[in-house]
Amino acid sequence: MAQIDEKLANLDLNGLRAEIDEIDRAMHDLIIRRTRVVQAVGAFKDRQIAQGSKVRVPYRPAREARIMRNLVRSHEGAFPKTALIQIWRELIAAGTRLEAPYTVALCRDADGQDCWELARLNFGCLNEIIEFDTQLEAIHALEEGHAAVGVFPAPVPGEGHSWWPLIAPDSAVRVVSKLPFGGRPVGRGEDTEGFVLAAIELEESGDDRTLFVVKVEQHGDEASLRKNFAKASPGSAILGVFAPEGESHAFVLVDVPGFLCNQGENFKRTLLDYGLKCGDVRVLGAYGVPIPADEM
Ligand SMILES: C=C(O[C@@H]1C=C(C(=O)O)C=C[C@H]1O)C(=O)O
Repeated sequence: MAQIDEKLANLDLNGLRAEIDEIDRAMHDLIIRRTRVVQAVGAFKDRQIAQGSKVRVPYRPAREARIMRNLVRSHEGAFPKTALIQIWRELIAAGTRLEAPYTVALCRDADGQDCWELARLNFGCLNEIIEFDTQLEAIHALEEGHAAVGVFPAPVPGEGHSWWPLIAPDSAVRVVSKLPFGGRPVGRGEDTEGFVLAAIELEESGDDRTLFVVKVEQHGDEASLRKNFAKASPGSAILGVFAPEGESHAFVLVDVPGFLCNQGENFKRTLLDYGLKCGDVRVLGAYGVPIPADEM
């Protein structure tokens, strides 16, 4: 490294720019080569897609999470990791768009907050972002294949009205990723967090969390509910409670460490063992844990 720095220190401006031109050519050639491979992946997925499937979504967030974590892990030098991630976001988003149309659905939460910046940064400059008037319309767009992915504001604990109770138990739409995944934008959108929804299979990224919707008999207040869940499922967090009007039960959205998509029954048994009166437990989704801020 010291040798390279010494060589650069001895070059004049033209010499330095010639170095940059050579590097740019090599990077550009690699982008062209990478794109051919991504197109071949698209053709491969086409051959795999079940006949008659309504939605064709090429997005694979677990694979993307692995790529991003490897990038950050192996990075060195002065170039900021957040910007490094952003380069790959554009590469991946533009390439995925070649595999199949790739529209992004948005909707606002009760406070009027949306995830436009997160959506643009994660899904790149080319993919169309459609803002729906209601959360239900956005979810239907994902179910019907009018949009490939949706970015919805992360539920704020304690706030009643959120999108997650609108996803029917038999819907193919799931939570598949959490944003921002690595690094935050500066300025507008820097505090926003969102979940990505899509009608795709859930896959493990190597470090994941699972979202369960648990039906509970509503005994006591939210604080004791939180305490009981924390005891039964260490590391879990309640993201929301939805109590349908005039009913005695409630639905609780719990965010649990691990990839537990086939573990709904086990999770329910654990909750029952800890005295939580729960009924149906269903998986709302799973997501790769975003890269912690102190690793960026
Ligand atoms: C190429 C693929 O499709 C998409 C594009 C990716 C990429 O450009 O690396 C990664 C995951 C998918 O979202 C793939 O599934 O590997």
